[in-house]
Amino acid sequence: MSKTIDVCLSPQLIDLYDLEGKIVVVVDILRATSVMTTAFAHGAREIIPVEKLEVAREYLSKDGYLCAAERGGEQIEGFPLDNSPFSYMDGVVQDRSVVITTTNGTVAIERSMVADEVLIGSFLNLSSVAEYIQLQNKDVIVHCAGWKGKTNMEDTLFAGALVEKLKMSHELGCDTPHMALKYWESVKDNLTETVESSAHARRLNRLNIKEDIAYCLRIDEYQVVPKMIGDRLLLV
Ligand SMILES: O=C(O)[C@H](CS(=O)(=O)O)OP(=O)(O)O
Repeated sequence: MSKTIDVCLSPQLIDLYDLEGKIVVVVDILRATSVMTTAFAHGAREIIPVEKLEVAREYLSKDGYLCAAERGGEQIEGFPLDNSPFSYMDGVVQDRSVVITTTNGTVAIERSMVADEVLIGSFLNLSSVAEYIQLQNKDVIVHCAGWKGKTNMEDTLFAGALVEKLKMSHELGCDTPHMALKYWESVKDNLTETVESSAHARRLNRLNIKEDIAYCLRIDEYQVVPKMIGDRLLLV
């Protein structure tokens, strides 16, 4: 077993990791990567994640793009889509090119781009991401989007869940995968209760989106693996 899995707990720490030649799995459970997984599962053709709001705004006047923008959990005026997974269902994104900018998730994606492969992970596609990784002969880094540079509970728990799935094929790189795994093992039977007490969930609850949180914690709802190809996410 010569492959490794490591966990970066925040985009502020990602420069400490050597991403070259590796697979980076970006995770932002609440809610960006859960939204992206959902959009693909509901027929989106491609997703263009952008870090800067001004860049996303440029797409508003271009033909053929459906644009989503969120800051601090709230939809930005002038953008047709918000950052709720329920907004990406019922044919809304079928065959569409979707442009997304969010507070944390799209920052983590942008900062992962020197990796060999950048995948989108969420509880909704946990096993599919693990199975895809098993087929590659590469080291893995889970890049937790956190919240405005700080570590968070739910992304760390996803990292632990992915480590659990890969621990027989990948050596644990340093202390963070061990910590994430132990944390996941200790609360996985009470995932919803645990994440509902998180700071991120409490912030989002003020926006009245309790259903979003429960939905984002469903495991293996979809069999999709979004991957960055150039400047956009496509399904592998
Ligand atoms: O909309 C979300 O779920 C969050 C909002 S925030 O983190 O509370 O500002 O953004 P995301 O980029 O999906 O973490």
